[in-house]
Amino acid sequence: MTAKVPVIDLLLPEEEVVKAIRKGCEEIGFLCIINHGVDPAVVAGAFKAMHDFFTLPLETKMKSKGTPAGYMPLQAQTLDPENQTEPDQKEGYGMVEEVPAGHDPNEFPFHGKRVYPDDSDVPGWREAVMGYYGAVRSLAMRMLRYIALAMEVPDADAFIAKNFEFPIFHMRMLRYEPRASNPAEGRLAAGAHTDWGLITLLKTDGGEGLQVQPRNSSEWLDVEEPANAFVVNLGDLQQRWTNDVFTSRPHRVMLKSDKVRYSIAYFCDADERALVECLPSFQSPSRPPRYSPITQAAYLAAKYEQTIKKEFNVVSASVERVEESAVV
Ligand SMILES: O=C(O)CCC(=O)C(=O)O
Ligand SMILES: [Fe+2]
Repeated sequence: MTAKVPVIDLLLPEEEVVKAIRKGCEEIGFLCIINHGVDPAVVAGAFKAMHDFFTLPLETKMKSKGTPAGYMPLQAQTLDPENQTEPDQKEGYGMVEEVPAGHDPNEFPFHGKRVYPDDSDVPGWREAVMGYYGAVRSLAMRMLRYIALAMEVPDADAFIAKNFEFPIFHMRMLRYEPRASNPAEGRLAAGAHTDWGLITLLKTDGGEGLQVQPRNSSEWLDVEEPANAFVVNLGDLQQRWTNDVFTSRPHRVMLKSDKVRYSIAYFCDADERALVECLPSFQSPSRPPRYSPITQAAYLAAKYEQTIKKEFNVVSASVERVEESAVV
């Protein structure tokens, strides 16, 4: 079965876009956006660059090893350790925001030094990938504003300035092994998970695979996207900010046949230092905050620790531990 994911045309007047986004955020937590302004040629260039890199010999790819910036080989991540018998069947390549100039890198553990493959191994890779990164970064900033308006914060610009001065934008290019998944045996291309930040802008190769579990359901539904769309899904911090009114839904990649899949996830998270706590407009005496406040960095560090093999997890050890607990 297919999920009913709302398709939102970004050429509509802002008020209508915001209203549709709010409805989608409350009902399913997944949206598709069209007429988003990212040039299809830029997208095609990034997918070609990604293909060129992932088809290199492993030892060449390992020269760029690292997380969140750089190459992460197969077997490095298990998104649903409780239910998977094998790690995710994927390899990835991460691109991050650099540590803001003049700031202490320890304050920004999820920013970092970008890693690029040698140009001689993949000519033109850097221009193509960074062209895409920049285009989607602009779209992300635009989406942040829509989301802030959808949350009806009193001053959207002030909300963004406070929480997204140096956002954690983490783009991860992904290649999934051409191997059919078998959820009953605990084998998935990507295990069931929710995303961890605010929103994710996902570009896929258009092939099957992405599934979502809607609110109040245990069913897994296929996410269908129109041509040239981005799939946008909400992350956990969005849900915490809105006291569960907006929803961060579990999703997974389930390959039904032995067909390779490529995608690019662009994770948009708040500034490491942002304290994520229930916004006043989403609480009342009868609906008190459901989660304790937590910084973006602490939340992300705990998730890295739970899902990424130790030898690939270079960031979360440096982040102060905070007990992550629901209030109710
Ligand atoms: O590749 C996909 O379609 C989904 C990827 C995803 O959900 C993730 O990496 O968080
Ligand atoms: Fe995800």
